[in-house]
Amino acid sequence: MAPTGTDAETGMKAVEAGAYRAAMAGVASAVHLVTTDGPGGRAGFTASAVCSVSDAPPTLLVCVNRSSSAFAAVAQNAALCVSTLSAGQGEIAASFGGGTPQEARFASGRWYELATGAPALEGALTAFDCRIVRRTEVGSHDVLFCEVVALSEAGTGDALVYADRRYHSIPVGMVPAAQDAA
Ligand SMILES: NC(=O)C1=CN([C@@H]2O[C@H](COP(=O)(O)OP(=O)(O)OC[C@H]3O[C@@H](n4cnc5c(N)ncnc54)[C@H](O)[C@@H]3O)[C@@H](O)[C@H]2O)C=CC1
Ligand SMILES: Cc1cc2nc3c(=O)[nH]c(=O)nc-3n(C[C@H](O)[C@H](O)[C@H](O)COP(=O)(O)O)c2cc1C
Repeated sequence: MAPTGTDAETGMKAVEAGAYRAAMAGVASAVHLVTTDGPGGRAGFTASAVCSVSDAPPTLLVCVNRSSSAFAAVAQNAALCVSTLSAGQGEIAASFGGGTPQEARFASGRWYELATGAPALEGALTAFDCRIVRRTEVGSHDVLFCEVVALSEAGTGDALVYADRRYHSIPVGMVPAAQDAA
């Protein structure tokens, strides 16, 4: 029998969850609010696990923990909006980041709708309004493939970044595009 924590087939030592999270804490990421509304109710959570998949059709993926208080509403509504946060929005990121009752999360911030009825946050750098077109269970999370059906006007300002378990801001729009720099 393979020693505890070792894969029986490969003999490789399993990576412990705490070590994985510690390594991930060093990975800087953009911060988003993922929100939904519809027959399953209004709900939302803070997310860093958001990634662009394709531009034809425009598709994002969002990873949501099935134990999240927002999960049932997101799954039932099959629609969500991803609001990418700007530098001044760390407080609302913390409020949507767990522990606060769902309706209290929406008490701060000003909200508007694009196409699906999911709330988009005013002052975000951008908002991607999406229909969930596919869902796959991976470990504790569902990976949601989300077709983008509407976009907000591009916002301006610095970006909010999460790294080392803290929020930071980074300037954006300061670097000249490649063709301008030539
Ligand atoms: N992808 C996710 O589900 C994330 C969940 N969180 C949750 O927010 C809370 C605070 O997190 P931190 O202060 O950053 O400390 P932490 O030590 O729990 O997490 C460090 C890093 O590990 C990753 N991570 C944490 N929990 C994860 C999970 N369940 N699944 C996949 N990746 C995970 C994230 O990249 C996170 O920034 C924790 O409850 C954590 O579970 C935070 C970031 C991402
Ligand atoms: C910076 C940050 C990023 C997070 N990213 C994700 C994520 O991508 N997916 C996820 O399911 N939870 C993520 N979480 C955790 C959820 O925001 C939080 O667990 C969620 O609001 C559920 O908590 P609740 O059950 O109290 O509602 C993140 C938390 C923080 C603070």
